[in-house]
Amino acid sequence: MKRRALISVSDKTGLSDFAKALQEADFEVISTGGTQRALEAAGVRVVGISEVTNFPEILDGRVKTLHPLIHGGLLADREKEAHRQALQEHAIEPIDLVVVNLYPFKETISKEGAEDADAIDNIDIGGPAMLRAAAKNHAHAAVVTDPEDYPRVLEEARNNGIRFETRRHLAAKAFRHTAAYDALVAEYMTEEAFPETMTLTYEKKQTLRYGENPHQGASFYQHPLPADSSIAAAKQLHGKELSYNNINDVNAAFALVSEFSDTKAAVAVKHTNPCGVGIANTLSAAFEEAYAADPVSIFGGIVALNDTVDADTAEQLATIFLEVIIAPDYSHDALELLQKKKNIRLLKVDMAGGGNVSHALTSVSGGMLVQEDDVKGLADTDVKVATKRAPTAEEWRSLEFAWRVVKHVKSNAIVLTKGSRTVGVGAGQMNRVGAAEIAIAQAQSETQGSALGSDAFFPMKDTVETAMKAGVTAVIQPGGSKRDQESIDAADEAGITMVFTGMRHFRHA
Ligand SMILES: NC(=O)c1ncn([C@@H]2O[C@H](COP(=O)(O)O)[C@@H](O)[C@H]2O)c1NC=O
Repeated sequence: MKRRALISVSDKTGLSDFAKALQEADFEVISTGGTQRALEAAGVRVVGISEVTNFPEILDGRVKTLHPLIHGGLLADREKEAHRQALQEHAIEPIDLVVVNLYPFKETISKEGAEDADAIDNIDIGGPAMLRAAAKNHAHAAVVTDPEDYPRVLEEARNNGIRFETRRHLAAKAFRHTAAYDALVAEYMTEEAFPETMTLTYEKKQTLRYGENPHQGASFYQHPLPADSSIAAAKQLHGKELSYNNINDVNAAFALVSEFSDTKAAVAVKHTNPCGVGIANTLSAAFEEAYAADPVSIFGGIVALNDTVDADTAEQLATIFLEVIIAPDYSHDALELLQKKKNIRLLKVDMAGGGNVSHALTSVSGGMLVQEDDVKGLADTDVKVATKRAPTAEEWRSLEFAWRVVKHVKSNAIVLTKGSRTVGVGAGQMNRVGAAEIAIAQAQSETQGSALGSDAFFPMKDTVETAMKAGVTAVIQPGGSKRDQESIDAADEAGITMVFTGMRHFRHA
């Protein structure tokens, strides 16, 4: 008996050659309107869907393959006598191969000014129904959703028939295809931030050589429609493939440098924590500050810059070993210069959107924590001076700077700033005074006259006392501890000015 293939595709890549070859392999080809026209134009003999169903395509194509003569042929378990009888009784012929890809919903909603009515029209119903039916019945039918699978399917179809392993593999792929499709439709229509089920979909962008360590497998998945201002949309202009750790670090550096839309900024990151941050009127001066902040840790680090890299900045960058540079663009000369360095990776990304994510996800065993991204800054807080002495204008600048940086440092976090650079960063400590001690030790003599930012409140006065001994003159912290008064008194005694933001910036992952 002739085998039957039902082909109904929106993406017509490689279609004619595939259908021709199926026909040569003795398949009868059944198709829906547009696919039929494309195939006939390419010289393929096609049985129209309406000839099989004895029913016209109606409602602008909303109903064309949704018919028992199609779905009976897709779903019949040929091992079962009752199913065989039902096919005979209703004159249904089995279908052996389904080739379907769906209405371009993603492409439709990604168009500028896309209309909701257009999006709704592009929700495919008949296609997923056929894919799911054939995938369920993969014991008998093969289902193809991806033109990349045409050669393998063809080769097997020409020889001993499509193997069970292949059909099973294709069935799982078809269910992933429809699930991903529906997830995007659901995301498009969902208004709640935390709905009763979280049906996210991501597409593989890149298989990574390994994960955080060489014994861990890893891949980079991206949202189907990543924002222009995102790591997933960044363009690599030069250098080796990005590693898992590179991507993670670049993400951290990008988020931090995006805090400084009002000035030129340079950020150096190691293991997702900033080791140096500089701000200035020119990019090269900002990088100079970031470098001077910690000339040791920057080695092998990731640098993010928030403006076009010019030749001056490139020259400075080229003097040290860096893993990755990320910037909104590079001048011709800067690119030429940096491309001479074989081991550096250069990324270009639109920084206008700030690299925020709509949801921050953290996997835990058996589940996932989901939270909104921490997008708030000092402007969203009600800053209050807690001490007798208010900060000077210069101290306010340093405090604000410290507050922007400390938000991006792993908790417990203390950041010391002076003028336009960080001078000490204490990251990821189990107690706050320990983080302060690390920042102070790193800053050495630069602690004199510096400002201190803390991501969360001081549970006791020891951090203020430590800061005082080191010569810190200004402190910014959320406040809110039961023992705030002890810290305020200690600050007043030392002549330190301290401001409370009322908002903390814990960062654990
Ligand atoms: N309604 C139906 O019965 C139906 N059957 C198949 N489709 C889709 O129609 C598209 C192909 O249409 P055409 O061959 O007319 O270009 C495919 O993306 C296929 O998934 C349908 N359309 C959407 O729901």
